[in-house]
Amino acid sequence: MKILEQLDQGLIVSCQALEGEPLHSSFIMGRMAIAAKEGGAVGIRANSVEDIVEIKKNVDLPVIGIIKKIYSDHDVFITPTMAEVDALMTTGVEIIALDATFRKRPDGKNLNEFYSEIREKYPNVLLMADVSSVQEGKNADELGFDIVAPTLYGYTEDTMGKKIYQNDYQIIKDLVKTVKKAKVLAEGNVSTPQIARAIIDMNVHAVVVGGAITRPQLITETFTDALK
Ligand SMILES: CC(=O)N[C@H](C=O)[C@@H](O)[C@H](O)[C@H](O)COP(=O)(O)O
Repeated sequence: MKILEQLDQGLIVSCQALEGEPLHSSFIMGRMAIAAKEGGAVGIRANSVEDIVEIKKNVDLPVIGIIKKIYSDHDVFITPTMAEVDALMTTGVEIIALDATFRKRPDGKNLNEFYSEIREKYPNVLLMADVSSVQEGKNADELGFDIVAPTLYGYTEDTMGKKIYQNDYQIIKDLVKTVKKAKVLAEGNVSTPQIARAIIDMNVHAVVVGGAITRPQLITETFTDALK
């Protein structure tokens, strides 16, 4: 079955723990991926070559790979340059996600140039655009990205603190309406099964959930907050 068909209407679990987080460990991310698969997930999103290699040893689900790398003086940090794309391609990931916002990129290239270079070098990998607005989603769709998601909605200067479920899910509805060819995934702050359900009914292709499943320190906080 084609990769995008495999993801259709399903749950993708983001298994990420960055340096400084309690579960920062490729071994643990590999086990998280097994748990996700046992729970019925259809795909995994993961950060770093080490984590992806370990996850791929443990599960046969399609992986959306990213490398988070901070270049000084730049806000773009999800797979910012070709160096990260090259590294991801050594892991056999099926999909590479990258920052597709209109912000300045560390290598000085615009998104259009970067996108064309990746397509030329790696014609067979699927590309996912992590965006923060409908305009960026439209642009990514027109460029030819296979997947568009509002992953960065709430995480850029213009959108800081916003959540996709606020304002009656307007960002999701607008993306679904505007994006013509790419598949729209919902990603970022899908914090309950009820939100995931509501979103899947808005004609998105699939839903990505991270922290609410794989970051126990955040899950614990939802309980301790409730007890205050
Ligand atoms: C903004 C950013 O860095 N997002 C990252 C992208 O890969 C991850 O840290 C998120 O966990 C992921 O997008 C899933 O979202 P949530 O954990 O909210 O379900």
